[in-house]
Amino acid sequence: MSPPGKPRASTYRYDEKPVYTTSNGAPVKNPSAWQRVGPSGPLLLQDFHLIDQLAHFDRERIPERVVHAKGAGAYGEFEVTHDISDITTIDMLLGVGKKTPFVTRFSTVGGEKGSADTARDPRGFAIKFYTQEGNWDWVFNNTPIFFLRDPVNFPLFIHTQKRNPQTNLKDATMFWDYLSTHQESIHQVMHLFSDRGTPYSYRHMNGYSGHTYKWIKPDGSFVYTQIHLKTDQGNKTFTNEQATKMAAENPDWNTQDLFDAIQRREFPSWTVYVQTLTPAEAEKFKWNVFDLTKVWPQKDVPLRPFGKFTLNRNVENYFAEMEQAAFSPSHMVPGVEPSADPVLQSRLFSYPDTHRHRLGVNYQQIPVNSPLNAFNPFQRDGAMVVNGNYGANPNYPSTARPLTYKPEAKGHEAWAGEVVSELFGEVKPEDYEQANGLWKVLGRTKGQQANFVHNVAGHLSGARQEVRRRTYEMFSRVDKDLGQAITTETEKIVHGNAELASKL
Ligand code: HEM
Repeated sequence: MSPPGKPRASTYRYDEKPVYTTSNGAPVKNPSAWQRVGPSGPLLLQDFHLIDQLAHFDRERIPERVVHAKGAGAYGEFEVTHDISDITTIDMLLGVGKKTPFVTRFSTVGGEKGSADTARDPRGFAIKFYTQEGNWDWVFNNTPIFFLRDPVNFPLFIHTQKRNPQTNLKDATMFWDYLSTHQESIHQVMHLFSDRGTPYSYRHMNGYSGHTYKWIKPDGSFVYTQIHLKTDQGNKTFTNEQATKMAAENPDWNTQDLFDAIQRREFPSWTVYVQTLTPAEAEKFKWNVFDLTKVWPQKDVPLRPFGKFTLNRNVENYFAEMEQAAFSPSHMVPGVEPSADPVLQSRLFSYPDTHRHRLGVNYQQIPVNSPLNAFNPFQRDGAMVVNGNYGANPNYPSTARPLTYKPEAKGHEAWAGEVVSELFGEVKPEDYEQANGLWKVLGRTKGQQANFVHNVAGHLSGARQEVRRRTYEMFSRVDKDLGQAITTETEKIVHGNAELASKL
């Protein structure tokens, strides 16, 4: 059997000379020939080869991902390294030495499909495990937190990181206007503008679930979990200047680095850990476990290793296997449940919704997405059915051919209450606490605090005055000296630019 995700038609051998045909399989004498009336007359509509060729070309583009459009990835194997059967019954994680194939895709977030790999941006780290009990997707980032905790802000936030609707330019005023008026973002902003915001390569960064998930047992008990993938290559970053230079010289640097390393058989790997809290511990925990802007400090909730994640095979066709890959946090397997984190809950809807738009209703049938053992004859027809459409199987729960329905875990949470329309609430002083902790961590490595100030100043100097002022106040809430340093360096750039302009 070919490995999951491997499209049949993409393989070829150099020593073969296949017969070239039209799309309906008729041999063609000359691929450059076309039919016309006489030596200089108009073309003929009956020339199927020409029309078919042009018409197919006209439809080559599908919508790029609305976020995370630029990316690269590969296949690999996950291996269980430690027994964690005391906290989970997820099939893929049971049994030391058990291996599961997967496909992964790394990405930047805000840029278009042709944008530079080294942009200052979080990185996506999406994985699809082909398990015996269905595909389990980990749709993670390289930061343990995110900009927001109120999901309705996601489209608004993303708009400010993309292009101005009038100028079609990236816009520093929009960018900082949003962040300085939504200061729950500050922890993620501290990550983004440190050198961690410009990783050296996809191989040299970590991955984090960010969200809290639930690992449930058949008896209905569960633990809250957060997953970390730590790079075995070591963390490595670019400075702002190195990243900018690389964006000009080789905008596809991360894509190339990953592909070449795997071709050289230097297989990158990550060690996988889990943090767990019981529901009772979560109740008493200092941080709200459904607040995506906060980490679970490792001194309070230690990392427990359980697996090794290794990339070992490049794709054979980028479009088929990467562009058509459809990851979703809602692709879960028995033993995993979403937590009540509202951002996670929104994502459960958003991804399959965008896949139906981007790839079509039968996106799960595309080879890279198709599970090892899917059987759902109640989902029929629709555009581009390629799996035989379940043949003569009944399309309803028929007594003629009964199906097996597997038991699920007992009820694991009880919810009751009124419908309320609530935000997480005002940003409070404790929302700056973990940001301040990160500022101190940066201080442990020589030059990192200075780089942070420099990276912010270069970007913020492009914003309007009142937005700059509000942003200085925001950084002062993290640390007074930080606020002052950013004010001084940013205003120096602004006034330097003004002086320069007055001399022109
Ligand atoms: C309400 C919040 C969010 C919404 C509505 C949202 C929505 C989306 C959408 C629509 C896509 C494009 C998917 C596609 O076309 O296949 C996407 C991609 C992605 N998102 Fe999110 N997102 C949110 C937050 C997050 C967070 C918090 C993370 C990480 C923890 C994340 C990680 C990713 C990754 C890794 C991808 C790229 C997947 C790939 O490589 O195909 N997103 N997101």
